Amino acid sequence: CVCVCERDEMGFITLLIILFTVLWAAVLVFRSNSRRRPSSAKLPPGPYRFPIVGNIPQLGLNPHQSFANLSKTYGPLMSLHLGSVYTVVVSSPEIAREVLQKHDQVFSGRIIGAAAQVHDHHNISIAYLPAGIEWRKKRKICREHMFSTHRLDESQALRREKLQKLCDYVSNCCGGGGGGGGDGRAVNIGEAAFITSLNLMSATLFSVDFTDFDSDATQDLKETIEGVAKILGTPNLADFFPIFKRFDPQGIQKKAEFYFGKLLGLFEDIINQRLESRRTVGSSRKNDLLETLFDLSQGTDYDLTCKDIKHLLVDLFVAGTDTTSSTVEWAMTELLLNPEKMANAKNELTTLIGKNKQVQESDISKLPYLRALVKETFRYHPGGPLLIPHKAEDDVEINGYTIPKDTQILVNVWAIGRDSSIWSNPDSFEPERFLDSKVDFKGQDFELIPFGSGRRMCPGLPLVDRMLHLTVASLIHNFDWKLEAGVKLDTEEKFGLSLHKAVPLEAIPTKV
Ligand code: HEM
Repeated sequence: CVCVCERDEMGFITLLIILFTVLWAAVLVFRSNSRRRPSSAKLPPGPYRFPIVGNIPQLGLNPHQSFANLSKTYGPLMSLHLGSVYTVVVSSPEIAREVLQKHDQVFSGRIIGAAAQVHDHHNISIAYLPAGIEWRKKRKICREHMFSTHRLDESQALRREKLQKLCDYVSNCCGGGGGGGGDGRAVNIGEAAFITSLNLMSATLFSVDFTDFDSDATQDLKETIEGVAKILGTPNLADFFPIFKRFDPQGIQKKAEFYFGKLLGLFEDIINQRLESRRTVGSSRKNDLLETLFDLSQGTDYDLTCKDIKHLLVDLFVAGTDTTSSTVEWAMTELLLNPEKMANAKNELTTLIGKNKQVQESDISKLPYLRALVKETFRYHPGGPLLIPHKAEDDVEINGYTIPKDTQILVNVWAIGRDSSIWSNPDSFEPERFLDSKVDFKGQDFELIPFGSGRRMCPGLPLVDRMLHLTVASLIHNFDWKLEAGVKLDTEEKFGLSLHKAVPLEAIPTKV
């Protein structure tokens, strides 16, 4: 009897705590919303918001799609209330230009979720630092010392070697021992592309092969990077209602601690090994970006510490691998769904490169169909459909509406890519639309901004430009692809830090 009473009492107390917390949240949301907005401010229009939760129920599993639908009613500058986070969604090239170019500086802030705050990451990370002196230094390192044409040219042989590994792996999956006869083994293209991106990145950054196809270590590393990306891309109640942060109701912060910790530990080991080898007399100097970072950490104005290097590597791997490999997977999915486009791309490679020759980075500019195919993939399946959330650092007026300081800004690149007032037949995959067009994805043409634009634009673009074209070209130039019997291919999406295919693409290769 005592136990039952105690349990009832505990249950009641828990209920009281929950009720009190919800009421407290409601009061705080109301107060923060009313404090943030001057009464005279004319905010962008938006859908009805429910009490306390606001528009969270309208997010759905694919928020970029839900926002695209809502913006058909409320326009290209739309207000939403995600719990206590006042959010504005941008869905047209004109307004994207206003936000990312004209008012670039004001909108250069970042909204930082609880998951990015573990291991002090947000205070060091290039992706989360405010656009001030520290951030500028790191961007400069990326621009001048990591992704400059000169640096990338120096490491291109390493990337060629890693692509050969991909081709060898796929060859082994071909029927008849790689000779093209018999039934082959289906390749999980996203996974193979992920391992290749990982290897291309680790070759460029620190001259090592991180992984082998099919090994346990590969799986472990893949899961860790995907774990970080997944955690950063999962909507967190604690971000919508900061008072829940200390309770971590979905366990997101705990998982983030774990995955970030694992990745930071791995990079620390690599850094320590390299420092050891630099101290060893007679050991040869590596010609990679880690070496450059060490050089910059000594006697320069960059003031780079080992902690900075570790977190920078986390940023580059997390931001760079998953996005690149999912883009390869989307490109291959569309080519398998559209055999005539696949034939066009193959014909171009056969004609301009030659049957038994490998594509080189210097060939990319000579392959217009391949370039158009990659642009079309970015239009239709942008890796970051809402960019990384920006934050208004001050009150700004856009199109006659006030965007209050601290507003979260989401640029719906996905919606812009599928807008029928911009693109003819937006729901069909047509690389040809780019053949006679000057539109490019380098941040100047706001109808195609998969890397963003302005000061927060993706710094990895020059590397992606090489890795992506070369990976897709290698897969289609060296192999024919078919689906397993009975498999139906679709283009269902799964939202996260990068936009994945909901059902992974598996296809059987045959050696050409
Ligand atoms: C297909 C591949 C990729 C796509 C589609 C992509 C896309 C993006 C997007 C949309 C942003 C946010 C821009 C904004 O918020 O305005 C971003 C930021 C970033 N990307 Fe990429 N990215 C890719 C590959 C890479 C690679 C390979 C690297 C590095 C090796 C990289 C490093 C970064 C970093 C560090 C940021 C944060 C920049 C900042 O906040 O200042 N990305 N990327």
